[in-house]
Amino acid sequence: MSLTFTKMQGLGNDFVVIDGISTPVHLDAERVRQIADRRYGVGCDQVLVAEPALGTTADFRYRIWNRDGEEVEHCGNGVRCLARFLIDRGLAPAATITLETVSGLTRVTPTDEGLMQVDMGIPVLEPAAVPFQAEAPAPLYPLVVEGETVQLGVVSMGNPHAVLRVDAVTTAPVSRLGPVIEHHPAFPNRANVGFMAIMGRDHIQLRVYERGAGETLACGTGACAAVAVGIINGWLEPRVQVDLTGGQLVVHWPGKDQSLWMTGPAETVFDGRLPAGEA
Ligand SMILES: N[C@H](CCC[C@H](N)C(=O)O)C(=O)O
Repeated sequence: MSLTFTKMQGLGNDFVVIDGISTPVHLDAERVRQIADRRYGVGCDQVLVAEPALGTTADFRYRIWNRDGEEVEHCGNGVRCLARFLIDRGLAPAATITLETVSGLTRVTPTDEGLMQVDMGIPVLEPAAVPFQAEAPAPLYPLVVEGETVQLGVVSMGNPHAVLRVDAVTTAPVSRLGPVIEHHPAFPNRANVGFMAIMGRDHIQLRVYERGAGETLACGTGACAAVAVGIINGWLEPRVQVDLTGGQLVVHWPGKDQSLWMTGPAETVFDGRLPAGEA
């Protein structure tokens, strides 16, 4: 049976979104790679599937696969797009939507400005929970990478993130250090790698080399992770404008034991159909 999908993007981080509620969808790693391929498929950074909730507190289940075919725990730009998808298809009212992922619950609320505000939960700083190999939590961790020692902030937003502070994102060693840190043995499940320049106590610029996708134009969980690291290190105030290559997010973390909030856009690009027997 052919499979309909919606192509969406959040600040240029792009997705193939599939309704697995009306009709069950079964994707394997190879099929995800085919869909995500920018020459032989639709092309995207991640594939997102909405499914009926497994638990009783969520409205829907939200599954995410990176373009390399691996299923992962969370996607910040993706959750905004999935909420937009559910509302536009009449599967959810234009109000707060609770989504369950393998990493927990996420709540998305449309704003009056046409954006999506997301309760991203409490950033996890315990290294073992990221997971990251370290004795105890620290604001920064030294890590030897290609013979040099870099200072990393490490945090989980449900998915693992390493954050490096750089002087300027334009000259950050994204393509050189991104893949090396992504695959570093200290990160048993690999990691997303953010390169953050502090422009002011309420303003950063950020580039992210994503686990399983490479550098993307924007990374929502990466923006949240970078702000969390900046606040923990005393570099940032609780509310921060995050400038990514693809555009801006606003991230607000009012206190260490409170949820971190992210607000940004979610856009539909086109609807499409995959030929029968291909998903
Ligand atoms: N590459 C991420 C998943 C997508 C996250 C990103 N697209 C976002 O907006 O948060 C990971 O492997 O954890």
